[in-house]
Amino acid sequence: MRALRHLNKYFLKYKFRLIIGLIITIIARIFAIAVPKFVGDSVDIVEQYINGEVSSISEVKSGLMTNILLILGAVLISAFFTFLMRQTFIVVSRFIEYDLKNEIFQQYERLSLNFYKKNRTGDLMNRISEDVSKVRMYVGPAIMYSVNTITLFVVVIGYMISIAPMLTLYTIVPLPILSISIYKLSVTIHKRSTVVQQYLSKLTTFTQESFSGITVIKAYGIEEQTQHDFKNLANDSKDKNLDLAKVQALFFPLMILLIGISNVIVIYIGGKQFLDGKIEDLGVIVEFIIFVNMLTWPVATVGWVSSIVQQAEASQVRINEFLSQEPEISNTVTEHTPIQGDVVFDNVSFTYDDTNIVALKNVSFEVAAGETIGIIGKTGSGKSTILDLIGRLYDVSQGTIRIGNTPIQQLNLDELRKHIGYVPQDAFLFSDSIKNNIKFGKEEASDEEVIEAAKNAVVHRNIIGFSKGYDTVLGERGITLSGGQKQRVSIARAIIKDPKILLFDDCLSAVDTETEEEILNNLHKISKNKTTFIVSHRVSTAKNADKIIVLEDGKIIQQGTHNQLVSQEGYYKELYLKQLSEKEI
Ligand SMILES: Nc1ncnc2c1ncn2[C@@H]1O[C@H](COP(=O)(O)OP(=O)(O)OP(=O)(O)O)[C@@H](O)[C@H]1O
Repeated sequence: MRALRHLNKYFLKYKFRLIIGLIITIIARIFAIAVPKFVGDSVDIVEQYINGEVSSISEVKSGLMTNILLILGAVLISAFFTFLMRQTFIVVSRFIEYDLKNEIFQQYERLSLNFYKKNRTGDLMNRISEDVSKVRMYVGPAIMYSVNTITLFVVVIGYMISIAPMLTLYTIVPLPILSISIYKLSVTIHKRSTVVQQYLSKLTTFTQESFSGITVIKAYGIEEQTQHDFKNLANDSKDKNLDLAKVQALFFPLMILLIGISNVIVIYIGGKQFLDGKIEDLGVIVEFIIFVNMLTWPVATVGWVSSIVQQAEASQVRINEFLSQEPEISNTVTEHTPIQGDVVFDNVSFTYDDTNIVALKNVSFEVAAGETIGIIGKTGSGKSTILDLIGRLYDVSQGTIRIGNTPIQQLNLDELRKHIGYVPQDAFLFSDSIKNNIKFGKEEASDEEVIEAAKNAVVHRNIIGFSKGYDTVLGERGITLSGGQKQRVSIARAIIKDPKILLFDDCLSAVDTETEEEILNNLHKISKNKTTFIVSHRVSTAKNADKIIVLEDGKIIQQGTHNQLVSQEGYYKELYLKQLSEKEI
């Protein structure tokens, strides 16, 4: 139960609703136990008539009618309060579920990229959906049924003892057996449903991947093989479901069996006691039969609730494991730190934790505010890593990065990122309208600003070519943009932000050279007072930069202007000549 203590703050938050829930439950139960009493009384009236203690049939009729009305009233009131009980406890559990999901999501967003590398997406999704649902079963149904069972027990058993103590004892003897059996059954059900769940997620992942890779599947003509793999997986999943169905099918028969045993005990022992004169009225036996049936479900829930609590505990342990993680990179500076555009890399080295790949080795360079720097190098030479370090997606392993003469760690992280416009290598667009995707860079941007940014990114003409223009929805529900269009929408998103530092990570790779030229010209105009980093494989993209650095295996092997670099032997000149001849071809 240690892990579940995390939820106490939420119980405290909703304490008034929970207290009301408790009171309502008690009221509902008190009215519920009035019903067997009135039924018992009715049997007594008939018994007295049979025994000749009451001779007037009209007196019997009116007595029975009064009891029927009382039963009806008690049932209605009890049902109404039971409805309110569900409304309070279940509603509170939904509130807590909502709060907990928000807490986890907020934590996910705080955590650094390394966290996402160490944990699989499926696992992250499971904790926020599956695990939270299991915890909700504890804060909702488990607590509701526990309160219900406790109040019913205290009220019903107290009343039963007051009218027939020995019969009460015999009646409740089989109940713990019921509890334990249901508990054991619930544990098995849980184990098997976890396996079913695992198979379900395997199936989901398989189908999802097949749909995403449908082009590859069709192009390679492997539909049949995919179908075969799916069939195997679905078959295994079906077998696990059948295993689960078998134990689930035992749940109700087991309950009915144990209710039956309790009923037989009441009739047998109650009947004997009546004959021995230890019980005066037959009505008591009828009352007890109703009580036993009333108690059975709550007793069964003791077992069920114990297994819910166990599952919730296990889920909360998993949730807490993520909640307790501190982000490797966090904002430790709360005061305002103005961001200047000049960037200095001073002997920076960087190793990726998970792969131990040394991506940068003693890299040093300077870019003045408003300057443009081109970064050229072979694939895997560390270009993207430089940009990631500027945005503090990772912290340097050695050396210092200074922005405006302040080490980057001493800058307010929120402010730093607010002043960075980043266009990643794989342009990522959300399933939303093109307009909103661009406005992502600046929530409050006007339509004119969106159009202006799109024009500068040379994507405006493409957008107005779609029938819904800027309101065109992208992604699964909408149209798919070409690689080059995606890159340009992503550039528009960075431009609209009007940041101090622009980071372009090979983001013109999918556009033709003419469009590239046009974008670069526009960028040249808008990035006058911005420090711009342009990572590229193409000399044409970087050649107009104020400074170019050439990377190889994480080290700077050349730096200078385009003219300086083409006039010296080395990687840059070779690349330039190669790309020049390709262009001529
Ligand atoms: N997230 C990561 N985790 C672990 N290793 C990484 C990660 N990203 C990059 N690397 C490794 O670091 C090295 C530098 O990668 P980086 O992405 O900076 O190169 P790049 O020059 O941008 O390459 P490309 O031109 O292909 O984009 C590579 O060897 C790469 O495998």
